[in-house]
Amino acid sequence: MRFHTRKWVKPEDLNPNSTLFGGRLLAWIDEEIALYAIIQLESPRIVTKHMSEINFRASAKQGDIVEIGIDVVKFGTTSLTLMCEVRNMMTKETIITIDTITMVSVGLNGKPQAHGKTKIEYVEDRLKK
Ligand SMILES: CC(=O)SCCNC(=O)CCNC(=O)[C@H](O)C(C)(C)COP(=O)(O)OP(=O)(O)OC[C@H]1O[C@@H](n2cnc3c(N)ncnc32)[C@H](O)[C@@H]1OP(=O)(O)O
Repeated sequence: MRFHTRKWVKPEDLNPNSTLFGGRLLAWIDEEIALYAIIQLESPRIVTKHMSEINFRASAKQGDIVEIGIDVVKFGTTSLTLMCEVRNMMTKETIITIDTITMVSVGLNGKPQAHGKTKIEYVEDRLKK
């Protein structure tokens, strides 16, 4: 799994219990996954279709740094299924794992559209073309 992004937990990210607000973390994950899918599928029209069970296993507090990791589970015809793990870099604990997040490529009409991709591509390789 590649960990692409780190986030610094700030006061505005906390819940009333003074730990990282779950909704904030899910928003970070959704954006990170969407960016990953947009880059992989080379289309700006990607929507989140489905997330498997979300299990908060640990938390983070103000000042902690969390990192978001993503891996590809499978390329479908119109979809890309990813998995995600978020770790607390201070405590080394896993905060959350999501086994499958399915993103769907849509056309201008908002309906699923085949993306034509079958494997991970690295941006550096595209630049060499
Ligand atoms: C980044 C964001 O925040 S986006 C905002 C939040 N998301 C949204 O607003 C999306 C709202 N949903 C929709 O517009 C529609 O449901 C769509 C366009 C995503 C999909 O339309 P559907 O008619 O359900 O699609 P359809 O049944 O043809 O399936 C499309 C793909 O999704 C997959 N899929 C559909 N339902 C599920 C599901 N419950 N779980 C996993 N994958 C699914 C299908 O297997 C298919 O993949 P494939 O083509 O690779 O085989």
